[in-house]
Amino acid sequence: MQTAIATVCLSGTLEEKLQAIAAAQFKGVEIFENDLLSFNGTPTDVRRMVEDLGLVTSVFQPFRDFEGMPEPQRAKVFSRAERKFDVMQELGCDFLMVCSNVSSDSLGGIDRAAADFRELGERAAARGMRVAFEALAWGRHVNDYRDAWEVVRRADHPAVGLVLDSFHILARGTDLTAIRSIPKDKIFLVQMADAPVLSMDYLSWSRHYRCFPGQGELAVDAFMDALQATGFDGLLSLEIFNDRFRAGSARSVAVDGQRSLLFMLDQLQKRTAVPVTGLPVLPPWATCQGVEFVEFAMDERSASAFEHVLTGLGFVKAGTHRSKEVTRWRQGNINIVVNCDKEGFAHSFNITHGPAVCALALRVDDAPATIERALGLLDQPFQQAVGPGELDIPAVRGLGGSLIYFIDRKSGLDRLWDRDFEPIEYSNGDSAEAGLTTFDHLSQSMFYEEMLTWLLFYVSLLDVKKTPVQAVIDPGGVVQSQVVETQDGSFRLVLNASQSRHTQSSRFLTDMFGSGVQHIALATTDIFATVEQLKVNGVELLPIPENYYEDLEARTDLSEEDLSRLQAGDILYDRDGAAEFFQVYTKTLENGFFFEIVERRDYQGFGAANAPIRLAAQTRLAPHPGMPRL
Ligand SMILES: O=C(O)c1ccc(O)c(O)c1
Ligand SMILES: [Mg+2]
Repeated sequence: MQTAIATVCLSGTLEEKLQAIAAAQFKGVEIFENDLLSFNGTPTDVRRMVEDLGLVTSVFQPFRDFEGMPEPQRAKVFSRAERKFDVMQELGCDFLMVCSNVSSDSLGGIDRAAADFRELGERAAARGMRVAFEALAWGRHVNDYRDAWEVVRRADHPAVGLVLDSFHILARGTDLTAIRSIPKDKIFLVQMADAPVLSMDYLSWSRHYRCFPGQGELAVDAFMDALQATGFDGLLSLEIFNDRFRAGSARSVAVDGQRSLLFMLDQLQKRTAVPVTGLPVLPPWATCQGVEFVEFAMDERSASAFEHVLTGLGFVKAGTHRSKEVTRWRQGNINIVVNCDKEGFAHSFNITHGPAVCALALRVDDAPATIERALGLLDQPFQQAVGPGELDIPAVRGLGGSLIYFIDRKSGLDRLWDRDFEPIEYSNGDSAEAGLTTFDHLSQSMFYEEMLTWLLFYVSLLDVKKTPVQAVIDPGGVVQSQVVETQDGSFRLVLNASQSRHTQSSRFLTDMFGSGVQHIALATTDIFATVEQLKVNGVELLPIPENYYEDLEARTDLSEEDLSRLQAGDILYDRDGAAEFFQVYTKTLENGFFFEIVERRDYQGFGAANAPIRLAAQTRLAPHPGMPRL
């Protein structure tokens, strides 16, 4: 399969777009007409630029409002087409994509449209060119790929073919069966786009919310299965109109595009056991069994304050690194690593970001295979010097320049705590353990424009599912929140981003000079006992207003005793059927970071209903300078 990407996907000037496309290892490019019109140079200059970058202009598009026009407009559209063929000749492109007519002047009728395409095909063929027809979901007469196919079939010309654009087909919920019986050599182009499920007019949905396959919720896989049944092996191109992509980094969005194709096509060949020509087979999705540790990059001053918090939360110092200024803190199955070393990655991270999470370590089935898959998906590998006798734990770059380590049993990487650390023996008796058992979830705050990048990063590498995006109300604006999690819940990650500068999530980005882990939720099996112990340990919890408990009383059947226990502990509560959820928060620590403690009783969510209460409580304690005081 040949793959390509449309210039319309990316931000920047045409030159920047093409450079980003070449850097992301694409070969083919669809030049969107507006990118040519706004370019300050001739089509020949563009041709040279494309060639110098080792690219090929696979498609020029779109040619609009063509078929079914009455005279005198009909004569005009043909002369307009000839002008575009001239441009394409200069551009070195032999393929014009025509989208269905939206003009109120256009006349319906499959045969009329077919006759127009036959004539256009004749004219194109005279120049050694080809044309293909796409049904826009909002086309005036043709808005269904089956009608576009009938037009192409009746045009019956070798230079006239069909375009299948996954968005237009899936957005309308058109039945995919008919794709299977289209002869593959008449499908000249497949355009790929995913999108979130929204109820909105097709045009606005398409022009602002498309995204790369894997980032949205459309049935892209079913579309690919139907396409594969035809034996299609032609040109498959990404065509995304997305406001965030237009505001994001062209280079990183282009890499995301390549990653999404590698991921989608690899899934296709795994699902159907039919190899995709020219595509390497990736190791399977990495099975993640949870978080082995979270590492904080600290200096000595912040480390001592942080270790005081950890002690309050019931952690004990369980080991010191054999060659670095690094300690391991432990409670239940939770490991927190505090790195104060004066050299290496964590130190540089601390200099840039201040005290913050610099790495996560995930437990996987097979760490070498995970890294191989990551590299195959164009993720960035990371390596640094390893001390003698210490384990070389494979890692990739994650959010905000942080690291993700992969630890498995197979390669013996799980011996980390004995190999690299000198264990500290402690007796359980005199510790102030608070009954915390595991990492429940982590939340990462990021720039709004990079949210889809990291979503794709996680879903392509790990066997995780994503939930639909939720809008969470913060006193300073709206935060978009989306979860990726394993089926069994052993790994749960919340991605947060906001377009307002005043939300807590945006303020965190300013505080730590970049995106990162803003909060960590730790699990307990008895929230009331845990809260009691935290109070004994002197941990300050986030105060929750009385109104919240008044409302709980009104909308639940909790007993007065339960309600007063919740209120006394500043515990938030949620219920889903018979499932129950309890949450408490520490006050916000240095750099905008905080801990949450949760108890789940069969509950699968994250207490979304409580998030605005918590955000308001946090904002009250640390108002934003630019915001009115609450
Ligand atoms: O939104 C549009 O106008 C438009 C143009 C060209 C396409 O290929 C398409 O899918 C949509
Ligand atoms: Mg299209």
